[in-house]
Amino acid sequence: MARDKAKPCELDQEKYDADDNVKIICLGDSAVGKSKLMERFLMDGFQPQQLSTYALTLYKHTATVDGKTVLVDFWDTAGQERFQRMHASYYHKAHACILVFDVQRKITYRNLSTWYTELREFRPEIPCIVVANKIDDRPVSYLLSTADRKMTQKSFNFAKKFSLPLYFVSAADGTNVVKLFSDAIRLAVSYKQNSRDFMDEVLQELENIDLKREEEEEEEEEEMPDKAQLGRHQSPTPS
Ligand SMILES: Nc1nc2c(ncn2[C@@H]2O[C@H](COP(=O)(O)OP(=O)(O)OP(=O)(O)O)[C@@H](O)[C@H]2O)c(=O)[nH]1
Ligand SMILES: [Mg+2]
Repeated sequence: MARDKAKPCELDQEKYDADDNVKIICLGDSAVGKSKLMERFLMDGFQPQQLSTYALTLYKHTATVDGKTVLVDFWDTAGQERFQRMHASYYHKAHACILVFDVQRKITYRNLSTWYTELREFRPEIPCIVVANKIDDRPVSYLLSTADRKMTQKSFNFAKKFSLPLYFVSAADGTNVVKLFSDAIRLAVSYKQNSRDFMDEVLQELENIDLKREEEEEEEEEEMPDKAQLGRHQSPTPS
């Protein structure tokens, strides 16, 4: 019992102490390893079974950036063909994006441009990291270790074309996973602190208007009974 009680308190305390709150989304075709990457980072584990994500999964994580506590929401969803495109709310107020492809399946690399176009429709400015996953798979490890650099760079030119950072990772053996997520969190925090993103400003403005309206309505409600009373007292009495 005492244990159950302690949990929400701990969470509240984290929220109370947190300096910042960021949202990081993950995009890419089905089975590129989006969920496995999160699993590796958050649980430091990897279960190789094939399980596609059916609905949205939200992982909450607490990180420390420059001595400050940051609450991170990682959003994971299925990149399957059955979802022609992501719902707008998936992108809403995201501060960074991790865009994943599978080094063993060319089609997942070709589809990056579709994902990227959609991302930029909703979030024109947020930092985006391109991730080449599954480098533990034998043929690619071989390709990378024999250092046929020209060939590797040519085949993964997408990131260069859009000036995006490219990370070679493996959810299976953990290569570069911590670095990827730590950098994504750092970029998200820095974006949130420094961005002059037009859409963010519009959204903030709308929120302020809503808050103002709510406050005004509350004030009006408070004033109403007085007005009614005033009306009754001042009604002209027949002389
Ligand atoms: N060898 C290897 N296999 C991986 C790696 N990452 C993921 N996989 C495998 O790839 C398959 C798909 O991984 P998921 O993480 O479920 O892929 P996803 O992108 O979340 O797929 P959806 O939820 O359908 O969008 C699983 O069978 C994993 O075991 C990796 O780094 N190396
Ligand atoms: Mg998944």
